[in-house]
Amino acid sequence: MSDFAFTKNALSSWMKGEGKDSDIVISSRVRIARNLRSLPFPLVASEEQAEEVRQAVIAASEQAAEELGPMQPIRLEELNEIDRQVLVEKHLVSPALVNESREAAVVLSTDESLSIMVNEEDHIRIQCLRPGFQVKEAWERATSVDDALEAHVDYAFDDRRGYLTSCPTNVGTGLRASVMIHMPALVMTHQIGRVLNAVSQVGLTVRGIYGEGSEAQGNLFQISNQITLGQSEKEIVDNLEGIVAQIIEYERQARSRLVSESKIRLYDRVMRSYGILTHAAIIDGKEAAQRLSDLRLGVDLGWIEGLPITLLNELTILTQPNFLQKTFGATMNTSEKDMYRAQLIRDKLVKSKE
Ligand SMILES: Nc1ncnc2c1ncn2[C@@H]1O[C@H](COP(=O)(O)OP(=O)(O)OP(=O)(O)O)[C@@H](O)[C@H]1O
Repeated sequence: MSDFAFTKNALSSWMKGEGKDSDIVISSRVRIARNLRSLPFPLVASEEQAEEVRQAVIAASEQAAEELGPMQPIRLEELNEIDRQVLVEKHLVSPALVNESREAAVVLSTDESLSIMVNEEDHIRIQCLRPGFQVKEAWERATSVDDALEAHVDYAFDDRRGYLTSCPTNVGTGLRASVMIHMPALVMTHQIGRVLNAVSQVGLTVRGIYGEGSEAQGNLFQISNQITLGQSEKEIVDNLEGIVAQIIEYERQARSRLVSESKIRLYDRVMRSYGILTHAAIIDGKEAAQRLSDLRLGVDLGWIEGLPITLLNELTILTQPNFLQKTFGATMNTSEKDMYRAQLIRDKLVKSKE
């Protein structure tokens, strides 16, 4: 198996920080889509043209080294299938880059908070991640990376439409801002449908934890802007921040209500999950995500002490099917994964109490 630094640890160093409202918001992301003026979009580019894009973007990132900091270019064909999927499981690239792109690459920062994806749906997708609720901070970083690259490549830009992108939904700013948010109390109190419905009526979209087309796991949802045209980048970021702040407040209220109205039931649920996670011999991915969500809530409510939230973040990634195989250095069938997943969770949780 390949030896890239990102395969060594489940927890990216940017994920170790806590960030604002980190009891509810796991992480914030901003991605900016850009294309080179002189070459066709990836979907219609020839192999040679796509390779030309790849070389130009990698060269630009090297020329901008001073502004970007330490970065490593990774051509996806250098990785085996498990390592490619590990990049996705750690949220370092989108599933589309790994599964659908040709002549694809990612230029990855050493702390894994910045990824420049090459030849995904657009020539360039700049992604910045931050722990907790820090959309503005992620946006500021993404913008500075965008400026640094633009000094070395010529972007496709139209005075009236803004930045041109492969999909019309991204034309304009090319910016998608999002948060990954943990909303167990809104799910338990059956208010989540109403909240998600309201969110979609104000120009935001709700996705699962691996983005477009993926499912919500363990009460984790991804909320992002739907519109990129007709709004400035600042308006998009401010709008998302304002609405997410309200959702955080709803989740806090739902937690308080659950604690005041059915504390013993909730406590029982959290502790049962703790018991299962520390003793089960077999656990599938869906159950693990659900039980880890209960545990996260228990930690947030102060019912479980000495268990760092960063360990729960780490377990969320470690227990994904490809990272699991990476950790144990073996290809596994589904039953084996369920067994090794249970063993890994047990070991990590027990060790954290020592
Ligand atoms: N707030 C976030 N924290 C961590 N990872 C995120 C967050 N938001 C999105 N991601 C990751 O980014 C990847 C891409 O997500 P998504 O498909 O929603 O965006 P996109 O590819 O930029 O959008 P588009 O559909 O417009 O091309 C997913 O793998 C997801 O895990």
